[in-house]
Amino acid sequence: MKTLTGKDLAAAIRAQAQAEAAAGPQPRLAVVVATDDEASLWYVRSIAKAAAGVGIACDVVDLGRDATPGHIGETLARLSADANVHGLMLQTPLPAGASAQELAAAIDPRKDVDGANPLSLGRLAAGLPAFPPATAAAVMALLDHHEVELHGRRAVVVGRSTVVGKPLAHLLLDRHATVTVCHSRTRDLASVTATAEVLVAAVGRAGLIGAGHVAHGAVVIDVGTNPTDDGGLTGDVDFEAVSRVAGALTPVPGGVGPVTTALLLRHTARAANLP
Ligand SMILES: NC(=O)C1=CN([C@@H]2O[C@H](COP(=O)(O)OP(=O)(O)OC[C@H]3O[C@@H](n4cnc5c(N)ncnc54)[C@H](OP(=O)(O)O)[C@@H]3O)[C@@H](O)[C@H]2O)C=CC1
Ligand SMILES: Nc1nc(=O)c2c([nH]1)NC[C@@H]1CN(c3ccc(C(=O)N[C@@H](CCC(=O)O)C(=O)O)cc3)C=[N+]21
Repeated sequence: MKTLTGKDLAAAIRAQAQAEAAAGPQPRLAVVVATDDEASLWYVRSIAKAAAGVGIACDVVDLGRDATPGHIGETLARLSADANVHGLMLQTPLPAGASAQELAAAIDPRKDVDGANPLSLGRLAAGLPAFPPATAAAVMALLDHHEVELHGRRAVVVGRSTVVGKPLAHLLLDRHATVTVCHSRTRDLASVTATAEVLVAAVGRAGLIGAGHVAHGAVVIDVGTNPTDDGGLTGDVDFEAVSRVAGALTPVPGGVGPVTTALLLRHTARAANLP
């Protein structure tokens, strides 16, 4: 079994982001936050730190956990219109009653470095240029980095969120994989996932994918980031059990996560260099 780590790839992508950032005006990323969710705030801090390391300015605009949809929408509209801001991201989760999908429509698609505006997803589905969500792009980057063949192969994605599952299905289809998307109403999940040559888990349930869900030799990408009791992080895949069946498997931490952050920065550098 091969462990598909993301750390080296993330470092290479950060180096590209740094080179692209140096080629034009200094890129600026604005991250709008309206939560006190610890995992989410950890991600924001790691984005800010990584941005500083590659010469990208990062503004964290924290509106507080009680921000109204109106205030969040106005903030996104203001930052979309601000010529000094090249990348704009709305962090989830949001306060009850606020819809990420509706609010993200206020993000200028040219600045939509996490592919959250419904227009970006539509353009992705139509095969037009758009920034994909960084997480979906990270899965593709990991598969390419480790030279996993997709053409004509059976891919199964578990999870149908707008952030991961749906955009990823389009990206895999573009690469000529035969794609099946599973979700919470899928009957007999294991019988579907066991048909996968490439299996992606993006659910948010620790250990959901066990050895019985995986075909011998399959390539398994674990997107899940679930907090453990001891303050650590674990994926959706039972690493121990699945590593005895799979041909290749990403670790959590150290797999998709670091690549996601790096790609968000590369998207921001590209947004700053758009003509
Ligand atoms: N490493 C990274 O860079 C990132 C990691 N993540 C992590 O990825 C995971 C998924 O995130 P996200 O897509 O935002 O999560 P969501 O909660 O938005 O979506 C979860 C999906 O999983 C499906 N699901 C839930 N339970 C089951 C089940 N028992 N069997 C099959 N499918 C199920 C849901 O189905 P239904 O639609 O029917 O409800 C839904 O489509 C989380 O752990 C998150 O923290 C997310 C973003 C970035
Ligand atoms: N609009 C939006 N887009 C997102 O992409 C998004 C979001 N909201 N909300 C929260 C989730 C979560 N997420 C992570 C990204 C990287 C790591 C990551 O790099 N984790 C490290 C380890 C972290 C640790 O050890 O604690 C790793 O996997 O190696 C984790 C989680 C992005 N998310």
